[in-house]
Order: sequence, then C-alpha cells, then structure tokens
Amino acid sequence: MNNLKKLVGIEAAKFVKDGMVVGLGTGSTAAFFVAELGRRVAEENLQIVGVTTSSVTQAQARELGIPLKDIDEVAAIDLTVDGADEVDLDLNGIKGGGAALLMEKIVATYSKDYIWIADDSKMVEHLGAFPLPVEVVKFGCEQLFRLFDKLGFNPSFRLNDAGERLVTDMGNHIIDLYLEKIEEPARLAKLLDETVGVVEHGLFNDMVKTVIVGRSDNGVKIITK
Ligand SMILES: O=C[C@H](O)[C@H](O)[C@H](O)COP(=O)(O)O
Repeated sequence: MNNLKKLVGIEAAKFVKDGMVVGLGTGSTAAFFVAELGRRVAEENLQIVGVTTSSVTQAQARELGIPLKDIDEVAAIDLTVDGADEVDLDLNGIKGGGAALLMEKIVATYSKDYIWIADDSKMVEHLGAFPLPVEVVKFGCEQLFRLFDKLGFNPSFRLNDAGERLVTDMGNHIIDLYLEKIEEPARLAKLLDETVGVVEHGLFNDMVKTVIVGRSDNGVKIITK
C-alpha cells in the first residue's frame, strides 16, 4: 500500500512548477507528495511556497525546508494536492480521516487547481462505508449528537489516543457518522451545511477534477472529470 501512496505522491509532484503557491494536503498519502516536494526544493532548487492544511503537515514541511505562508498571506493557491478516504464514480469524496477536513476544505476552496491522490482501495461505487467526519463546535455538541442519533446517522465522537474527545487543529470536536451507504451526497451535504453547530463536514462534493490513482499492478491512472 505504501508503495502505491509513494507512487501517486511522486506523480502529483510533477504537476508542481517553479513559482507556484502549493496547498499541501494531510495524511499518509499526501505526506509522500510533501516529501517529494521537499526533495525537489533541496536537490533541484524548486522555488515554491507551501500553504499547509494541518499542524502535522506544517511540521513535516518545516522539517523539509519548504518555505511556507499562511493562507491569508497569499493572493491565491495555484494547486493543492491532497489524499482522500473514499472517492466515488462522480469524483465526490469523503475526507477527514486524519481530522484535517476543515483546513483542507478551506485551502481547496481557494485553490485554482485541486488534485487528489489515492491508492485503488479508496475508489468506491458509493460513499459511506468510511465513516463521515463532521467537525462540530464544542458548545451544544451533545445536542447535535442526539440530533444525529435521532436521524439514524449512527454518530460517534472521535477519540484521541488518550481516549478523550479529539480536538482538531481548529479547536473543535469530530462526530463520525457511520452511514454505510450515502445515497445522495449532495442532499446530505446540504443538510449538514444547514445544521447549526456543524462547522464543516467531510463530504467534498464536486470539488476535484483530477484524481491520481495508484493501481495494484503499480501503474498510475489519472481520472479526470
Ligand atoms: O483529514 C485527513 C485527510 O482528509 C486525509 O487526506 C485523508 O484522511 C486520507 O488520508 P490517508 O492518505 O492517510 O489515507
């Protein structure tokens, strides 16, 4: 699996050119992309500025010597490359398995180009086997949990390694929804968008135009919309 993640990470880095502002995604797949950019900065004098999507990626990029700017310090982001937890046939996806969905969605929204990298196992016919992360403000989150429960969403607060409720980089909690199958991603996204207390959710519908998929035969497939 890791070899496929590395393969797509390196492939995506080929889209990065001198002078670009690059959104750096989060997760085990995006980490290979960031590592390859770090290599090119060090060995090929690649001139880029990175905008990170989590504290974890920020630490990795700093360690690698990739120049960074805050999202509000750049006029626009030329390209963002990120991983995904599930991608369906319409290139809608679930993200947030690593709790970075809010920063990831903001960075993606202000990116001119947006690419996902994933191994074959992430490609699905229908979203929902992967629990859908919903980032919620702490105030009133028990009420929200009960609402999700009533709606039949099978909610569960995400916990950290110490067994406490996880707190995201933005200071919120995450409620994972165990839905099994999301019949209408657009409808569910609208409902969540309209629910008070929800800061953001992990449905990334119609945001990506290109997905670089690593196949089990070690080939790379580029799917475009
Ligand atoms: O919050 C985390 C992100 O959305 C990740 O991009 C996503 O979870 C995929 O991560 P990985 O590449 O580790 O499977």
